[in-house]
Amino acid sequence: MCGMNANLTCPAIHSVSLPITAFIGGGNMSSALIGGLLTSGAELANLRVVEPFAEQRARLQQRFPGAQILEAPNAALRNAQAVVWAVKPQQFAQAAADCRAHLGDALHVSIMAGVRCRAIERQTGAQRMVRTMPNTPALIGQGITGLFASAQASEADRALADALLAPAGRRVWVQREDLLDAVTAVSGSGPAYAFYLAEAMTRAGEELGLSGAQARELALATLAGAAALAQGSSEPLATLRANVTSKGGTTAAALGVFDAADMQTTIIRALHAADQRAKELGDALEAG
Ligand SMILES: NC(=O)C1=CN([C@@H]2O[C@H](COP(=O)(O)OP(=O)(O)OC[C@H]3O[C@@H](n4cnc5c(N)ncnc54)[C@H](OP(=O)(O)O)[C@@H]3O)[C@@H](O)[C@H]2O)C=CC1
Ligand SMILES: O=C(O)[C@@H]1CCC=N1
Repeated sequence: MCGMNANLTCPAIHSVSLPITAFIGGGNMSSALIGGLLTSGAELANLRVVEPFAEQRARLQQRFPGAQILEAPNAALRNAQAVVWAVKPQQFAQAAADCRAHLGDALHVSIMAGVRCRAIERQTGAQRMVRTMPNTPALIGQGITGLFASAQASEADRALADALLAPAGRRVWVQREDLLDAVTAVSGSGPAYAFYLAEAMTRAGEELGLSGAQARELALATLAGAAALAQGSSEPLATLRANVTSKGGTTAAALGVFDAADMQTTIIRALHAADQRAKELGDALEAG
C-alpha cells in the first residue's frame, strides 16, 4: 500500500534505475521534477523529454546530460513504462494526438491542472493513470503533491508514480478525483499566494524604512518560520495566531485592518476561483 499513504515511504527511484520514462512537455514543472530525480541520484539515461521549443530543449540538454531530449515524439517513446503529461491543459489534446502512435503500454502520470482521467483516456487510450498536482517548491525538494489513481492503476503503478514524485517532496493521496482540484487550489497554486503575501510585506517594510533586502529577508524568514512552527505544533492555527496577538498591541492593529477588509473571506473566495478554474479547464477538454 506504499502508494496510498503519505506517511509510508516508497522505494526511492534511485535505489532502482529509473524505468524508461517520457516527459511530454519540458517546461518549468517538468524541469523541477527531473531536477529532483537527478538530485536524488537517478540515472537519466532512461529519460526522454519531448519539448518543441528549441531554446528550452537546449536548456534541458545542458541541465540533464544523458537524457534524450526530443523535438517531437518518435519511436524512442515506444518502450516507456511511464509517460508524464506536463504540457499546459490547453496544449494536451494536440500533444496527445502527436504522441499517441508512439506510445506503448505505459502508466500515464499527469501533472496537468484540471485534466481528468476521462479526458486522458479519451485522448490517449490509457487506462492506467495517476493524476498528480505538485507545486514549485519541488525545485528544492520541499514541494507537496496530491495524487489520485484511476481504478485500473495497480499497486505497482501507484508505487511508480509515488516514486517519480518523491524527490519533489511530500505526497498526499486523495480518494476522489475531484479533490485534485481542491489540491490545485490550496497547494498547486499556493506558492503564488505565499509570494503575493511576501511581496506585500516586503513593500511595506521598505515603505517603513528598511532596505529592500532586509525587508525581503524578514518577510521570507517569517513565513518560513511560521510554517515550520505550525507544522511542528498540534495547536489550531487560530491559537498560534492568538499567541502572537497581544491585547491592544501591534498585531491586533494589523489584523484589525485585515478583518475590516474581510481578508479571510477574500482568500477563501480566491481559492474557490482556482478550484472553479481547474474544473473549467477540465470541462473544456471534455467538450472539445
Ligand atoms: N507551474 C506550476 O506551478 C505548476 C504547473 N502544473 C501543471 O504543469 C503543466 C505544465 O506547466 P508549466 O511547466 O508551468 O508550463 P510550461 O509552459 O513551462 O511547460 C509546458 C511545456 O510544454 C511544451 N509544449 C507545448 N506543446 C507541446 C507538445 N505538443 N508536446 C510537447 N511539449 C509541448 C511547451 O512549449 P512552448 O512553451 O513552446 O509552448 C512548454 O515548454 C500544466 O499542465 C500545469 O497545470 C502543475 C503544478 C504546478
Ligand atoms: O496556474 C496554474 O494553472 C498551474 C496549476 C497550479 C499552479 N500552476
